[in-house]
Parts: sequence; structure tokens; C-alpha cells
Amino acid sequence: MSEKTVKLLNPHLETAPSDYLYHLDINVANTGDTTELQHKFGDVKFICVGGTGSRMRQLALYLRDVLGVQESGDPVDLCERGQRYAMYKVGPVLCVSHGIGSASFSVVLHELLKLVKYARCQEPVILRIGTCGGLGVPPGTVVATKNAFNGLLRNEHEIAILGQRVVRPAQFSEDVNKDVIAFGVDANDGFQTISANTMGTDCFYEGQGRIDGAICEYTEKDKMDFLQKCHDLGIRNIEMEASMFASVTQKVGVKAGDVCVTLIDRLKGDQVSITMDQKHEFEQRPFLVVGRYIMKLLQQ
Ligand SMILES: O=P(O)(O)O[C@H]1O[C@H](CO)[C@@H](O)[C@H]1O
Ligand SMILES: O=c1cc[nH]c(=O)[nH]1
Repeated sequence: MSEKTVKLLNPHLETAPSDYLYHLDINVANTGDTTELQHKFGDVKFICVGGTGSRMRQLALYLRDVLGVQESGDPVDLCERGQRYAMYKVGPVLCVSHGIGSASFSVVLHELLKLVKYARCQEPVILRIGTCGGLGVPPGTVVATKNAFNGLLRNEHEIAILGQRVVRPAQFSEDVNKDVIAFGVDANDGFQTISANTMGTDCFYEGQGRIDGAICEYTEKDKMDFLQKCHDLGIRNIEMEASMFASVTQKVGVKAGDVCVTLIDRLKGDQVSITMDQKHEFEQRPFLVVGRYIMKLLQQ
């Protein structure tokens, strides 16, 4: 295989006669001959992922315009039969939903990494386009992640494998972070885009130090002390996937980045209380940033 294709770290796949990407409902009948997949997905250069199917559909429509892809009508969900995740293809970009949190995202991430390997995609870049809570930045700020911290405030990801605690580093590609800021930001955007650290937690409520979950065994002061500690580490946003995403992509050597818009300033409260209209407007902001980044890279 050429140098630029994805190399996975699983020797068992080399001898598997077939592979079923179950949650995507994509069957790789003969892993030795993946001609059909190469035909369908071989041109993919970017995989944009985000929590919801509707955001990914919106993104697909937006990228159609930006990339000048001559297609009309509703984007087709290529994974509809899998009933778990949505996947749209716009020229060289896949837009795929991942659900809430690392557990859900890691499932589709493994399958997407296998997909790009079988399809022999050349150096694909994976970008998460998400929402998050902010720390000391105004709601609507876009944050491109520099370092990904887990809920233990460590720049790593922890996972239980065969009954053992396995800890792996969680670094995103420096190039992607730099280029997203260099190519994605326009002075006239009307909102700020910053590069900062991100905390990815396993829980929206207690894991993010909220006091409005069904359970809370700490005080408002404990919460504020924790959030201040996060802030001191350069963390400016909190979401639920960054550390897993950084660690899995780093492990297999695929470049990745996390670009999220803040919906709330957690130094001021816990409840996301912006209107749904405002949320939808905010959700478009990373589209602009990532759209410009993708265009620039495609032109190079
Ligand atoms: O908007 P998405 O992309 O889902 O991201 C954020 O929103 C969800 C929580 O509401 C978590 O998945 C978090 O990471
Ligand atoms: O506070 C927030 C807002 C969105 N997503 C999160 O994970 N946390």
C-alpha cells in the first residue's frame, strides 16, 4: 500500500477475509479486494464529524456551496440502514454524526478509520465540528483545540481494555490546529475563533462540574475552584469527545482537529439557556471556519 494510506494497528485485519462495519452498515466482503469501496470513498480527503445527524446534513449542504459541488436535492444518508449514525458525502468530504460522548464516537471512529483504510484514502484529515461549554469566553466563541485534557485534567485518554486500565496520550495534530486558525478565520466574522485547550469529559453533568444534574455531592465553591483550575491550565472549552478523539487518531497517525462553538460561559452558570434559533446560528460558525480551511487545503 502507498505511504499515504492509513495504517491501522491491528494485525488481525490483515488476514480477515471480510469485515462488516456494523454501525455504518457497510460490508467489506473481501478485504483483499476493496475495489468497490475505493470507487465510492477513495477520493475522501476530509471527514467532518459532529454530534447530530441534522448538523451533519446542514454541513453537507453548506459544503456543497463552498466547494461548488454540482448536486441538488436532499443529501443522501449513506448509513441510513444502520440506524445509528448519519453519513453524507460531498465531493472529497464525508460528514458523519457521532452521537453524544466518547463511547458513541469511538464506535464510529473505529469504523471510519477502517473505511478509509479499505478505500485507500490518501492522508485523510478528521475534523470534529461540535458544540461545547466555554470557560471565560463569550458564548458563540469558536475554539480550535490545542491540547485535549480528560476529566482528570490529564492530557491523555484512559480506557479499560481486557480488564486493564490503558492510558494513551491525547495530542491533536499541531498542523491542523495552526492551519484552522491561519486559513479558517476571517477578521469580519463577527465572532472570535481562538486556539486553546479543551477538556473532554465522560459526563455532561457531574463530569463537567455542573450543580444541576440528578446527582451532585459538591458545593458551588468546589465547582468554581475546579473550573478555575481548568482555566489555569489554558482550558477554554469543555465537551465530551476531545481526549478520546485525539488519542485514537494520534495512535493510528491520522491528522485530526476539534473545532467547537461555545454555547455558554461556565464561569457564569450551568444551564444552556440560549434559544434554539441562537444555537442553530452558533452551530454554523465552525462551518465557516472549517469550510475555509478545507477549501485552502484542497487548493494547495
Ligand atoms: O454538539 P456535539 O457535537 O454533540 O458536542 C457536545 O454536545 C454534547 C452534549 O450536549 C456532547 O457530545 C458534547 O461534546
Ligand atoms: O456545557 C456544555 C455545552 C455543550 N456541550 C457540552 O459538553 N457541555
